[in-house]
Amino acid sequence: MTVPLSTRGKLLVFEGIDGSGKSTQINLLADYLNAHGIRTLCSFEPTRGPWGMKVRQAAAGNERLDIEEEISCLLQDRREHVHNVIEPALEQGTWVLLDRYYLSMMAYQGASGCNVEEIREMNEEFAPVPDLAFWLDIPVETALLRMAERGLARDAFEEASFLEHCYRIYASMDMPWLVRIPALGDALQTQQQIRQAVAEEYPQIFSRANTAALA
Ligand SMILES: Nc1ncnc2c1ncn2[C@@H]1O[C@H](COP(=O)(O)OP(=O)(O)OP(=O)(O)O)[C@@H](O)[C@H]1O
Ligand SMILES: Cc1cn([C@H]2C[C@H](O)[C@@H](COP(=O)(O)O)O2)c(=O)[nH]c1=O
Repeated sequence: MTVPLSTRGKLLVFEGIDGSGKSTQINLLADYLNAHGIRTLCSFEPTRGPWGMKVRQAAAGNERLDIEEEISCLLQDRREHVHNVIEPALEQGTWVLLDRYYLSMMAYQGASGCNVEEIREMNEEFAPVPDLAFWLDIPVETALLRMAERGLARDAFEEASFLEHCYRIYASMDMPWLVRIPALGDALQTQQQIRQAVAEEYPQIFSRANTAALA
């Protein structure tokens, strides 16, 4: 059943290098949307399904899959994620908030030698284009510090020169639905910028009156 676009949910995507604050910001925005009566579903990629775990486990062992297999697994993971999770939620009017999506593939597999535009085209053949995407922009050295403070071991994707290349690819992306969010400030300052971008995109939902009532 096709749902009239007016009741379809929105797809909001959080992107950036490891340690940029995506998980933190998704949870803060989900709270804000829920407070405005919007049903949300938070998810992430690679998922913890078989294809996503194959990529994650290789990276965790500091031995990434070879690039062809990595791409194949990531695409299959995303196809299943879109079909089983993302599209059904959007059709029910739920807003889907993603911690990574195909812009990560453009950045990370692009930094691994693949053609960035070809990666975008491959994904947009089956994956819905985001309604809004936020690039959390922080320098690699800050990201590495935050990851160190988090106390987790770094995986094969989290090497400084590789992340610098990923950063440059993110910085080169130019889509009308992609918003650069300077994310060096504290978490709430970053979240304010994100909430402002959402309110500007959907003024009918986040009018000043509605939001004031929540202050
Ligand atoms: N604005 C901020 N200022 C300082 N530290 C932050 C900020 N946002 C998040 N952090 C901290 O930085 C670390 C990484 O945050 P988070 O897990 O949200 O990033 P991420 O982009 O999801 O990381 P990854 O991609 O590696 O999963 C966490 O320890 C978190 O508490
Ligand atoms: C979706 C996606 C992710 N990656 C990489 C980027 C990250 O280093 C890891 C996921 O780690 P996280 O801490 O859970 O964010 O996977 C990728 O290379 N390609 C992709 O499409």
